[in-house]
Amino acid sequence: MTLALGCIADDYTGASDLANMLTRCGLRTVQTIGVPADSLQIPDVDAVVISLKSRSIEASQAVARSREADKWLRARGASHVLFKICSTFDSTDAGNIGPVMDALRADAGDAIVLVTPAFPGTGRTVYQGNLFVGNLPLNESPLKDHPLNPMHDANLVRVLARQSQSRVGLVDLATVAKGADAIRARLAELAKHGANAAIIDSVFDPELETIGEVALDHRLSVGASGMGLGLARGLVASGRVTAATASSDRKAIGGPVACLAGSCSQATLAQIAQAEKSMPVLRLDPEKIVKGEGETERALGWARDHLGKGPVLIASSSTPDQVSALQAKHGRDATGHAIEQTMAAISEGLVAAGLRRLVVAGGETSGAVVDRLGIPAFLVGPEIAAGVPVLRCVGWSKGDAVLALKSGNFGGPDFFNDAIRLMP
Ligand SMILES: Nc1ncnc2c1ncn2[C@@H]1O[C@H](COP(=O)(O)OP(=O)(O)OP(=O)(O)O)[C@@H](O)[C@H]1O
Ligand SMILES: O=C(O)[C@@H](O)C(=O)CO
Repeated sequence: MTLALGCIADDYTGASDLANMLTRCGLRTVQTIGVPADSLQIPDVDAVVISLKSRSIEASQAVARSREADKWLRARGASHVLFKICSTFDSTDAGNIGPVMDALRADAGDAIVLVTPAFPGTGRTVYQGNLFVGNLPLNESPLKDHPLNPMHDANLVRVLARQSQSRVGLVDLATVAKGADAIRARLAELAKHGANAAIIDSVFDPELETIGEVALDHRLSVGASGMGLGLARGLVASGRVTAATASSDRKAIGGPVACLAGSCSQATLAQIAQAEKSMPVLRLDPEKIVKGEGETERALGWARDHLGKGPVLIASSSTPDQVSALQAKHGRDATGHAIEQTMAAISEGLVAAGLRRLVVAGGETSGAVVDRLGIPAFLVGPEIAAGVPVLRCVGWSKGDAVLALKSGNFGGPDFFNDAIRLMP
């Protein structure tokens, strides 16, 4: 297998978002969980997206894991690697976007790396280096209340410079609009003045195609699924990849289906409220989870009573005020970890009871669940919503199963029912 494109994603839902985009753009793609073991049989594909859980861990560990993934991809012929970050640039002043980018750029030997989280399909655009979520600057969007990495600055040149050793420049929209050669000239100018990274503006998909074409001159790029779109279309347009059509394999799995929500994003809170109108919803008590007071057993008992009758949803999610209050009492990391591990334990209990269709909301939550279930890889199926595909397990010891891993902010109001409809 010679890969046309290698990708390293800093969380699992982000990885499936990217794998979905690459597949829709004609690249045969597999998503692996961590660096694949030698024993994993990977089908012949154009792109591999290695999912890490490195967004919110200590920076040096994120760097080490990303470098290991990069080595695996390069050894399989990937001449270009995309480091997939969140379209809302989720990070802190300690990292991990900057430190991972610095290390991968040094390994790749590139003078400068293009960076953009733009993903117009989900309303993420970058103008004059400022990231917008819909019509709001990042720091006024719901991301200001994120439980793990609240975002308080929309200016990505500043945000990235604070967490990186690199000098960071800007390629503005006016330059992007002039085309690939103007971008190349601007990058050369920035590099001459000592910049090693450049935030690049993008508002619409055609700009991302131009950006992808230029990015392919380099060995590394950093971005979200918009950058994935640009790279994939660039690979197809240049003839390096022959476009494939997305698989239409929809073999039914059957049996019970459950949803788990650990995301506290505004979008997920609204989706849970909507689901309450059509399926039984169990709201876990986050305080009891953190104190270790038997919420897993309660959830599994409740699920046993309801699963035979139709889909169910189990949620830990609460409002920003409630999240802050709980974190103030027990600490941010301890709270997040306890809740993630409870969701993982619930998923394990559901699978032990025979469940093979599972929808999970939240990146960290999905990471904890998929790790606990020991699923090694996924193939991309139909698209449920922008950035969220149905995933079919590959090489799982428990056999065939389908999952959907939803980034917190993604999906329409009736996301849980939308997902279930596409997971027969
Ligand atoms: N009620 C709660 N109070 C405090 N923290 C919570 C609560 N429910 C869930 N959490 C924690 O909040 C974090 C949510 O992160 P997660 O990545 O799962 O969702 P998200 O950030 O909305 O999704 P994404 O990263 O895909 O945008 C997790 O660590 C989770 O355990
Ligand atoms: O880019 C995005 O917004 C998502 O794929 C994601 O990474 C959210 O966790």
